[in-house]
Amino acid sequence: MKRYLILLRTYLFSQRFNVCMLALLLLGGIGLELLSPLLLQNFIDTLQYPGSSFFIPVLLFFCFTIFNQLCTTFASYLSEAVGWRATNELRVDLTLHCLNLDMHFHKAHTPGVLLERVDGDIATLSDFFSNFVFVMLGRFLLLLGIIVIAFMADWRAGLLFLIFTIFLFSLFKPIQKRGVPMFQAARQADAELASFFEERLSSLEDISGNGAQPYVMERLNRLSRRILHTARLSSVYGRLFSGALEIGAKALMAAILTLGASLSRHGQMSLGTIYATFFYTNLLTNSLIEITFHLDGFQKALASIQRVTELHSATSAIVDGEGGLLPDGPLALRFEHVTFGYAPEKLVLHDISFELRSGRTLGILGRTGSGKTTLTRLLYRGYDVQQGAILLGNTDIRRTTRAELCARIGVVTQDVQLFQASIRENLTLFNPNISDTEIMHALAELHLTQWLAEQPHGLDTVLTEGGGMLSSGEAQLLAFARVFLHNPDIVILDEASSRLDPATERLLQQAIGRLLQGRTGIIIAHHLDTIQRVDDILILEGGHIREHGERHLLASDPTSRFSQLIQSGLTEVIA
Ligand SMILES: Nc1ncnc2c1ncn2[C@@H]1O[C@H](COP(=O)(O)OP(=O)(O)OP(=O)(O)O)[C@@H](O)[C@H]1O
Repeated sequence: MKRYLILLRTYLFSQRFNVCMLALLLLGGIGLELLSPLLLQNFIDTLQYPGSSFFIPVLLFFCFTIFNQLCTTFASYLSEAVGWRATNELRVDLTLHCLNLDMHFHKAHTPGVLLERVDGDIATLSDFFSNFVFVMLGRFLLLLGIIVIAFMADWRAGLLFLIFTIFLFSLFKPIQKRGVPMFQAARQADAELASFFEERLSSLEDISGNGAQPYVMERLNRLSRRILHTARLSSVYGRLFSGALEIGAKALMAAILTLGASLSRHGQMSLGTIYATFFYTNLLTNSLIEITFHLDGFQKALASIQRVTELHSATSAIVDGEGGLLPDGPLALRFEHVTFGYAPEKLVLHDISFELRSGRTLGILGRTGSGKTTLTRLLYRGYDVQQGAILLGNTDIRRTTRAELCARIGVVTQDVQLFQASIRENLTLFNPNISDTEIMHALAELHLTQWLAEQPHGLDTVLTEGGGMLSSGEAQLLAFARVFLHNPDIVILDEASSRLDPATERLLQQAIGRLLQGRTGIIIAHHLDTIQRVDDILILEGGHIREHGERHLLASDPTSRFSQLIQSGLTEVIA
């Protein structure tokens, strides 16, 4: 319960005015609902006296009903607004939290599962905020009022109401205990299906190209069967409980009518009171049915809260340092005895030590799987080293903040992420503060003005998701422009390994040259032209440094590994 209270306090506090308004409306509505049957009681009882006015109770009953409806309508508007605002805030917080989690976490949680957490679970929670908190709280207060009034009418009627309500509430806990895992399983199955679609739809080409459709469909069938099973189980369970409640309600009505009839025969209960008590029986059972109806949503919300708080309490293995220690301008970097593995028992990099002076460019060569990309990931703290240290401008990067590193380092990967949005939005990453003039300037600096002119609608050309209409070289050109706008001091570039047409290759080479001007650069090089432009060379073999030094010195030393590679056409490492 503590978790839910913390969640409520965190996300409802900022809306305290609306919450107070809502509470007042709820209390007003409840008061009117409780008073209406008393008016009817008065009406029936005074009818027996000749000359009594029945007009006023009838008018009041009608006015109460209208006011009650007005209160309920406004309250439901407010509760929806409060619910959605609270969950929107929670969604933003959770998205930011996920973005700040380390890459180990993101490897272990597929985007589909995170999508279900950040979107699916939070949509369920919106119901929790708007319905459970306000509607259920209101219904509970109404129940309390009914029991008090029933006791005031006759203690035996009050006792019947009380026993019936306590009996049902005593069932809630065990029902909830059994129900939450069922709803949790149902939502987990939904999350797996979302994850399945996300993963398979993004690799359609590979699936159809390799004839894997039957296996994919078989897996889909298995997941669908699981969803059917878990959804059926949770919905039948919910239905069983509301069915049992309805039977209990009818039993209470029968008991109240029997009690009323017997008391009235002995002159201990008026006809009006019997009618009012019967009315309250209806009100009580309707409230209980409404509570059970929302209990279904509540059980789903409990399961969602559990998963959302789990995600919220996941901490990043990358912890920010004190920050503010990096010097201005292009940064020198140093690896000191760095050892790293994605899993501690399987090391990928072994005792790596080298230095890159500020403003120079390092070309990293090595066979596939030798650890080139891993080395660059350590630099921007995608992961932290297991042993040793990485220093930027003589500062251990563990003493910097990730925001600081992001601002100082620009990364262009082979797998450039492009969005289904205009070229402008893809370049600015949706930052509206970057003007078209700045974009055009960046494109001109990278010699991409002509390339842009060839796009059908210039900056407004809409790219398909994943940049399907661009070659890998063109996608990298866009990524260069992104980095140029970002203006970092260190550029990390994992060059596109695919063969490019000569025009794109030329553009890329010009852009790389401009991008590296006045910056420290690390290039995982796949093209001879690129290798020719770097200052230093680092050759990795099986996670060890095989060779490191200035390019022209290594090239002129016939015994060096680099010159041997050049003589062999570099086919071993840049293919
Ligand atoms: N996220 C990850 N989790 C676990 N292992 C990984 C991960 N990324 C890479 N590896 C493993 O680490 C080793 C080095 O991979 P890395 O991507 O750094 O090599 P690379 O030299 O850049 O290769 P390529 O040229 O093919 O990109 C490989 O054995 C790879 O399987």
